[in-house]
Amino acid sequence: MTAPPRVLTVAGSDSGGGAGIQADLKTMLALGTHGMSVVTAVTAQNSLGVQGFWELPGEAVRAQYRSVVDDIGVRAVKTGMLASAELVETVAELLAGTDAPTVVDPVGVSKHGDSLLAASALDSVRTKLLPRATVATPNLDEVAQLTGVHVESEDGLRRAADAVLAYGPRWVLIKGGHLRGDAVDLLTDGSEEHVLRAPRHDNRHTHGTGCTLASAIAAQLAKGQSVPEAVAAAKEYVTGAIAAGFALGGGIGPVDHGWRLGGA
Ligand SMILES: Nc1ncnc2c1ncn2[C@@H]1O[C@H](COP(=O)(O)OP(=O)(O)O)[C@@H](O)[C@H]1O
Ligand SMILES: Cc1ncc(COP(=O)(O)O)c(N)n1
Repeated sequence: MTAPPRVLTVAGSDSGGGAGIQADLKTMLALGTHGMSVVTAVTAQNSLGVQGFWELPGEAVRAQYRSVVDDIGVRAVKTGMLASAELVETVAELLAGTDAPTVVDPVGVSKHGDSLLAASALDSVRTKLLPRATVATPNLDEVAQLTGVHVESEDGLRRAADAVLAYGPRWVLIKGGHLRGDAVDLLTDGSEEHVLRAPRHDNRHTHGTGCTLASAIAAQLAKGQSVPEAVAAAKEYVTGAIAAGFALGGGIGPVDHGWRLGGA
């Protein structure tokens, strides 16, 4: 049997299983790849919010990364919650040594409004991490945090993209998931532009959408697709997962990562 393409997520653990490392590994499996993980932080989290989080030391992040890369190797990398300036800088240094395509999801705040990144880390994200990205996937709150650009309608997506591209990612995917109307995202490298439009599903169970989209892009890149192909396939996957999102606990439930796999 040939091994499936290998994909690595560098992100935080979500004990509730809907976002972070858990969303990433489920997505990677659903898309036919072998998922591996470098845990940066452990959150105590459920459908109601983030009750607490604990960062791992930089040394533990470096050791996990070396274990995976030096033996198994990776075809694509995704980064998510990095928590602190120290961890952002550690991960940026590690990524400097790889030529695997890298999807950077600059996670700032959870769906419940709980902070997952120290304010003191924003500058390291701008200057150290974004320049390493093959694709950066900020939502509109992260665009505002990182660039000061506030977008309230589809017309502003291009302005947001330009502001993020100024920090050096090869491509940016601005996610318009927080707007009204269709779920419209804009992918651009500054010359090519792709608008990804999907119907908005009237489903409040959207915990983990951003993590799922970014890891799906990484999985498709690991399979050898181009960035526009990978993003289009990932958008289709996340849209189906949101349509199938389900209630769990008393708050915001997760998207259904297994929607294409069929139930038991
Ligand atoms: N209710 C929805 N229906 C369909 N697509 C959605 C919905 N909410 C978000 N999306 C899509 O999900 C993806 C993740 O976007 P978003 O929810 O903005 O990310 P984040 O989790 O980082 O806040 C984007 O492709 C966005 O357009
Ligand atoms: C560990 C971790 N990483 C990322 C998110 C963001 O996901 P969401 O925006 O859907 O809350 C999260 N809640 N937890």
